Amino acid sequence: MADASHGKHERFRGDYPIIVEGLVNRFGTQTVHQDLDLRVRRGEIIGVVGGSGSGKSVLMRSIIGLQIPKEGDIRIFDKSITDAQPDEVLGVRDRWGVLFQGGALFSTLTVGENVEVPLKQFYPDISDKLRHEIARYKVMLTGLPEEAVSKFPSELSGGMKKRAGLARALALDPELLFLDEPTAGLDPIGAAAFDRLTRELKDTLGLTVFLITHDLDTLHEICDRVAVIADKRVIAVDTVPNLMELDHPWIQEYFNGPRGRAALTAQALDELRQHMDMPIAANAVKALDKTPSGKDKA
Ligand SMILES: Nc1ncnc2c1ncn2[C@@H]1O[C@H](COP(=O)(O)OP(=O)(O)OP(=O)(O)O)[C@@H](O)[C@H]1O
Repeated sequence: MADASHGKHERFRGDYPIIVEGLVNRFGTQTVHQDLDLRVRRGEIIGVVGGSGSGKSVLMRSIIGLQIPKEGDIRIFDKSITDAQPDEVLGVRDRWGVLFQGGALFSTLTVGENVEVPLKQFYPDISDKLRHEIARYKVMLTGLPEEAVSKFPSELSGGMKKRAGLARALALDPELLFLDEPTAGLDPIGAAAFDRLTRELKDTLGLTVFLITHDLDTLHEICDRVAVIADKRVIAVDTVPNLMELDHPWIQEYFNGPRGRAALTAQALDELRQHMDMPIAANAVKALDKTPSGKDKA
């Protein structure tokens, strides 16, 4: 499937690497999306939230070409993937990486071999030695120890599996990174560490990140904007503070309910702790620490 043109593209310099317009997805009589629009800005981490079954994963699958929409247009790097021929689609497919829920690692391959899979697919001509080297580098980039390269997924903790999945998603130096509930199943400390890693990688590698999550801490800590899916479409895209001002029942319940407030308090504490030399911050931390918040997960 790969051809000689791979690797020759320029990085995308436009404002919106992902544009979804008038998207309709239906399964039988069930309409999941009706006239859904979304524009993702280059260089942002966009969080995607919505109730269970609201169509977050179907949206992601539509954008990466795994779900053929009934109607609508999806443009990646200004190329329509909904009209495109398979080969044209392939021309953008090596420019994104995906971390599916649960990591989706091949259990019979080591971590290093898992990372090598997309390299073999898209760059079949590179030497074994170089491919092993690239895989090793990607594994270490995600904060895993070097020994993890030769381990099998079953030998890794949940958090390590996510990092290994992330290493594979980064194998081709993508411009877009899709993460489907990356912190689900991690303990709060592991989740916070994964959030930091996502932010650092985004900043260092200049990624645009599409991140499906239920994790309010993640939304508060690392998302530049959040898209809310309800009523079969994206009803709002904005920063968390701006979304909290909106008068929509689901948004109010989600962001201003007890868990939303707890996440907000946790974030405020994190920020204040960076200014403990200032008495006003130190006093505020003392007061806030007494409120029952912590790293409560959604
Ligand atoms: N291949 C499919 N065939 C039939 N129905 C599907 C298919 N994929 C998704 N659906 C349905 O589409 C709806 C949206 O599913 P989706 O997985 O996108 O929800 P979600 O917002 O990601 O939910 P959750 O937060 O629970 O993961 C659900 O009702 C689901 O059952």
